[in-house]
Amino acid sequence: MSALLEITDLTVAFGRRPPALRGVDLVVEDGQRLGLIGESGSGKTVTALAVMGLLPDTARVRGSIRLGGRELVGLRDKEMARLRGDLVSMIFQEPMTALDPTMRTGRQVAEAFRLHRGADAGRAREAVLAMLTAVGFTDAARIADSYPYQLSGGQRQRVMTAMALINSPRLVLCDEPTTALDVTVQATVLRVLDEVLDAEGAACLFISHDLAVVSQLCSDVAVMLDGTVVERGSAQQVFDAPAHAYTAGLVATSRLDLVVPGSRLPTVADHVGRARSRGPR
Ligand SMILES: Nc1ncnc2c1ncn2[C@@H]1O[C@H](COP(=O)(O)OP(=O)(O)OP(=O)(O)O)[C@@H](O)[C@H]1O
Repeated sequence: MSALLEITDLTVAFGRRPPALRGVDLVVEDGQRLGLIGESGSGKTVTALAVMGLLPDTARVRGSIRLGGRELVGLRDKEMARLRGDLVSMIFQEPMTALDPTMRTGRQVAEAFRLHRGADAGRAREAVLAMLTAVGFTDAARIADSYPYQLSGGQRQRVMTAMALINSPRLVLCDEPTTALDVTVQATVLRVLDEVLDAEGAACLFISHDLAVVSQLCSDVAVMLDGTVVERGSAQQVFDAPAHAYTAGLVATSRLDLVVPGSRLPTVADHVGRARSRGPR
């Protein structure tokens, strides 16, 4: 594996406030799934937005972000726009804010595709329907012809996933993509994401406060605290034997029955069985 994304000593500050990021170092290898965890305000979203080149103009950025060998810090908006989609894309928590409510979803996915491939309308429609099918829709044409408000939260998030993956980016940034969804829908969206990332061989930086979800989807984990990365390692290592006291606290408070990546999440029956085997207290 080689470094796809290499963030070195990244500092981001807004106005006169203390810096939101204070020397972030982070590496994502080609095809790797890295979970990014940490408390609210620790800088996870700012890190992802910096990679996407989507920070507001008021942000002061220092340090280096190399993606596929190219330096992104200081890149002009036009060049960055080209890399978005081709090399990197992002799935946000609330798809309603990322989708245009006035445009049919199929057209939105097609625009994302055509922007980068210059495809004609017929080819774009074909690619859109194939991608909508890949994210689990059995009725891709109906979904393509719907407006976002006609879809459920989980369906919208799968449309966003289709949009993020239609140009086969090498890196997909996911910022709490399932937090707003209820648990069963969350499981479907995560399964779909897992499948399409695998099919595309795309790497993923997955931001979440949900350690169970991270351990399900990611092989590796980085932990952020106060604008820096305080710990990083394999998911198993970080969750089983956290090196940093803050991580240990996170793991303890999540009351996580740790799941080895690739295995299933514990079920209610598991808990009942375990309680029984422990016997009466
Ligand atoms: N546009 C902005 N202007 C000023 N401050 C900002 C801006 N965006 C983020 N910040 C600040 O940067 C810090 C890091 O925020 P960030 O959203 O990255 O945290 P986070 O770890 O993603 O938290 P959460 O889990 O709540 O999303 C916070 O103190 C936040 O208030």
